[in-house]
Amino acid sequence: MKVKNICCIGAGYVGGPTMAVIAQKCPEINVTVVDINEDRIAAWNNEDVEKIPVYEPGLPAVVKEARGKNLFFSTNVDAAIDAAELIFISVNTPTKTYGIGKGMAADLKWIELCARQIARVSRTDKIIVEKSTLPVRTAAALREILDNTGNGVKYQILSNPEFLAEGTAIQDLLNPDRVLIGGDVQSTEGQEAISALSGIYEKWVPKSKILTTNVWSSELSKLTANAFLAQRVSSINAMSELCEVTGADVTEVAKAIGMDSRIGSKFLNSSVGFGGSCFQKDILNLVYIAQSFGLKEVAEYWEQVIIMNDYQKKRFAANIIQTLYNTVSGKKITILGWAFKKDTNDTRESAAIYVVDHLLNEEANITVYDPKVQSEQIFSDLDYLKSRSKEANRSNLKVVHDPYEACKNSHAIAVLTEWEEFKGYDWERIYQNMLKPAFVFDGRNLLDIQELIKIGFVPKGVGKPEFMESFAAKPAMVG
Ligand SMILES: NC(=O)c1ccc[n+]([C@@H]2O[C@H](COP(=O)([O-])OP(=O)(O)OC[C@H]3O[C@@H](n4cnc5c(N)ncnc54)[C@H](O)[C@@H]3O)[C@@H](O)[C@H]2O)c1
Ligand SMILES: O=c1ccn([C@@H]2O[C@H](COP(=O)(O)OP(=O)(O)O[C@H]3O[C@H](CO)[C@@H](O)[C@H](O)[C@H]3O)[C@@H](O)[C@H]2O)c(=O)[nH]1
Repeated sequence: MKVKNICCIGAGYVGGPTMAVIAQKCPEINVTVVDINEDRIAAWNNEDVEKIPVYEPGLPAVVKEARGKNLFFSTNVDAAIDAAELIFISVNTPTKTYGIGKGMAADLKWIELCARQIARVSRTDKIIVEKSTLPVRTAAALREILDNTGNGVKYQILSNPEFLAEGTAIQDLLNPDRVLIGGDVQSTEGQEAISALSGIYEKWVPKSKILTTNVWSSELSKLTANAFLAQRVSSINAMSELCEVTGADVTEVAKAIGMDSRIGSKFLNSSVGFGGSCFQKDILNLVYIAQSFGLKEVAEYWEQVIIMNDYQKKRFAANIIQTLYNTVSGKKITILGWAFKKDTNDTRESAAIYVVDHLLNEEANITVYDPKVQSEQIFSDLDYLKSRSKEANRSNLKVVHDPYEACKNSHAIAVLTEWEEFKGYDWERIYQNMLKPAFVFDGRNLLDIQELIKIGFVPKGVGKPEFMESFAAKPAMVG
């Protein structure tokens, strides 16, 4: 089948960048990204490409090249479905906040709505591509909805999970480690659908990197990949606490183990805890699936990754309180970075939200600076937790657009996102304007601790020994 028109339902962090790259690489295909969120679509259509709703390095240039030629953003979902031979479903699949599976299972409400809309509107055969991250066997539910309309339209359902990471989305899309396509490999129609989708990626991805599996393997591989990645972060974070109490340095430990080619050096940065819209949601979903099949040990094994991550965030906040003489009440604490990682304006599940919530419970006065996150977003992240009134959040937290202003007169600074610009600040100037002792809690091990000490700061990294003690000073074995 020759694909001439693609529709993507969902103009979010995945749908937008992914379709922009497909449109750029396949100028002969019309790509229409649709969404029910009118503001979002309007932002994607903003004449100034720097004002599109997703901040992602390199994305404005790609959008500029394709938008209006073969890349379109629209709220007319029906028209785009009708015109397309291939439809990506890239809508949100957050953790359920109600009913059975609350707090664990993926909420597939939006996926089902898409399927019903496709079933209602379609008049010609279509390939439906699961781009959203979904529980294994979701394709079976989609098939049931689509095949029960009785209008004779034939559907092929493919799973094509997305592995891009925010902040590096364009590079990840242009040069993916692999593209995974799950489909009905047994039937001719299934194979045709797989090669139609593969043909799109082959425009820029080497065929050797395009992997075909059955649908269930593809769906489950996405959850597995995220579980393995998050597990590495929780594993190194577990070691960080052991480092702090023994005098080992987690960066040195990570380097030493990472040089073992079986372990590998990536994704071993100890931190204040992982955030983002995916890791927690996908692991909870995995745990829920394992539980529903009665696999208690499997579920408990993966749940520990989340438990460790929650602990790391709490531990970080508790360390600030303890270091500030067991009280932060009325003290100004400056937060550098609110996004869940650098180079994105996304704050979903950012560790900063939970650390600050904890500090606000202790009556701290918080000032936040983030180069890309809007103040309304910061307040709405805190309001969502419902820990206190909206008014209390606004009176105890200030968002400031100048980092030096943010740090002025503060008792402590906490670095919660690894934005590059933090490294280049005039830390001498920041020190002069802070209360002494000037504490810096580096939740990303981003800053040069030795430099900070030279200036006069009292810095604390994650998994960093507080002072180098002699080998003989403490007994090596405990108890
Ligand atoms: N964010 C990431 O880095 C990332 C990476 C890989 C996979 N994923 C997965 O991709 C999916 C989408 O993630 P996202 O971060 O882009 O989410 P998002 O919330 O940024 O975007 C989803 C969009 O879908 C729209 N939508 C929901 N229901 C709709 C409907 N019925 N019709 C039209 N539009 C609808 C929403 O309005 C929203 O704009 C999720 O399943 C996620 O787990 C995300
Ligand atoms: O060594 C590390 C690596 C990451 N993180 C943190 O882990 C979180 C997630 O980071 P990252 O994985 O880089 O970003 P995401 O955009 O969440 O991407 C993950 O989630 C996506 C959504 O499913 C997948 O597509 C990607 O492959 C997967 O990396 C962030 O808070 C990071 O700061 C660490 O603390 N230490």
